[in-house]
Amino acid sequence: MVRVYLHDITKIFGKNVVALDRVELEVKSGEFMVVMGPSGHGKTTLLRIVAGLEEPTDGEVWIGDILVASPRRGIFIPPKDRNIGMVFQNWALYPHMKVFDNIAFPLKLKGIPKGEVEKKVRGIAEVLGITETLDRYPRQLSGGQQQRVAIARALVKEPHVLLMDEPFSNLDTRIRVMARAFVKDIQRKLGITTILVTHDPADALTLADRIAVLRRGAIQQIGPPNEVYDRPTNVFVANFIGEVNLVDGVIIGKGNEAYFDGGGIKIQLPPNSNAINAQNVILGIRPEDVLLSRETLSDNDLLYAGKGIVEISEFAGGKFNVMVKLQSTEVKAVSSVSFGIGEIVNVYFNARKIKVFDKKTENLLYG
Ligand SMILES: Nc1ncnc2c1ncn2[C@@H]1O[C@H](COP(=O)(O)OP(=O)(O)OP(=O)(O)O)[C@@H](O)[C@H]1O
Repeated sequence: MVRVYLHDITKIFGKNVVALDRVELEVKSGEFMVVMGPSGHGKTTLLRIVAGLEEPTDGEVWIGDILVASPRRGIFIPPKDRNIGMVFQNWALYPHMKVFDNIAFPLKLKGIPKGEVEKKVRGIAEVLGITETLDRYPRQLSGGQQQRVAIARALVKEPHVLLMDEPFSNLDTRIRVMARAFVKDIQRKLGITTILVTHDPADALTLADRIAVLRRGAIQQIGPPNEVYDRPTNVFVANFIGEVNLVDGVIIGKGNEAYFDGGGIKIQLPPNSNAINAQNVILGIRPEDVLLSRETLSDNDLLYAGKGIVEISEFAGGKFNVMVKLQSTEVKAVSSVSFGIGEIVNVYFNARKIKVFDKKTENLLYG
């Protein structure tokens, strides 16, 4: 397998649409990298640049030891010579061809002998569990099966790199969970270097060895899922990868005696928070890190945020999504116990999980 390295990649469409802004991204050999970001923030462009369907405006693209694109050096290797398999958002199966011919198509383009094509198509169909569909047309398959055919077609050439653009977006929620598990399993089995782009945090959190978060064409953070979730570099990443309560406020005091004060909430920050007196900040706490209790609790890991009134309590299968009004702030919490609307509860934040961002830069200061 090979690594993929994007060095200082910029892509400008027309005069001034900056789709990618100095992207630096190394995908290690055999790694599953998920690139995530909102719609229109450059994900597809990044994939197309790796595939060779788009030329970068500046920077270098390396696949293994081969420099496949470098405008400065006048290098551009076309897609057919990059040994890449690609799965598109709509799977792009040929409707008039049977599954066998859909999968065989890239091999026939390469002029591979018939016997060999037969062997390879049957081999990959076996791996993907779609042997019984080979004689059908795409319209005769379920969404999950169609997706497998698209993956089989991408993998049949034994590419060095697999690129997937929102491969689950056409699947309903239940199949999506199975399809994700399937893709992860295949990727592990084959050990193929993979880049998948998505706007869905669940894809990123469940599939990635590492996640790269894109915002307006610029990488915000690259790291394993738990790190991006627990230590987001800024408010944008924190918000994008999951739900987070954000409260504007100011630091009062410093060192062991530093408080966050904002939205009517005053909490003592942990001693190692490096808080600077009078700094304007945003406090971040994820709903699952907010604890609601009828009793008073004393635990060093819990920061008391005050008494709140329960405004909403929704059953969400084994847990409750609760909205609590805490002074002038509404705080979302996930609770294992049910509370009544209007009930007064003690609200605690998990001290190990609170995040403090600088108000101006929105970068993480502590957390
Ligand atoms: N061929 C093109 N010509 C001009 N502008 C383009 C072209 N392709 C993409 N763009 C612009 O580049 C930016 C990034 O687009 P891109 O398709 O990479 O985003 P994306 O994150 O993949 O979005 P989505 O999730 O909606 O597919 C957008 O502003 C888009 O309008």
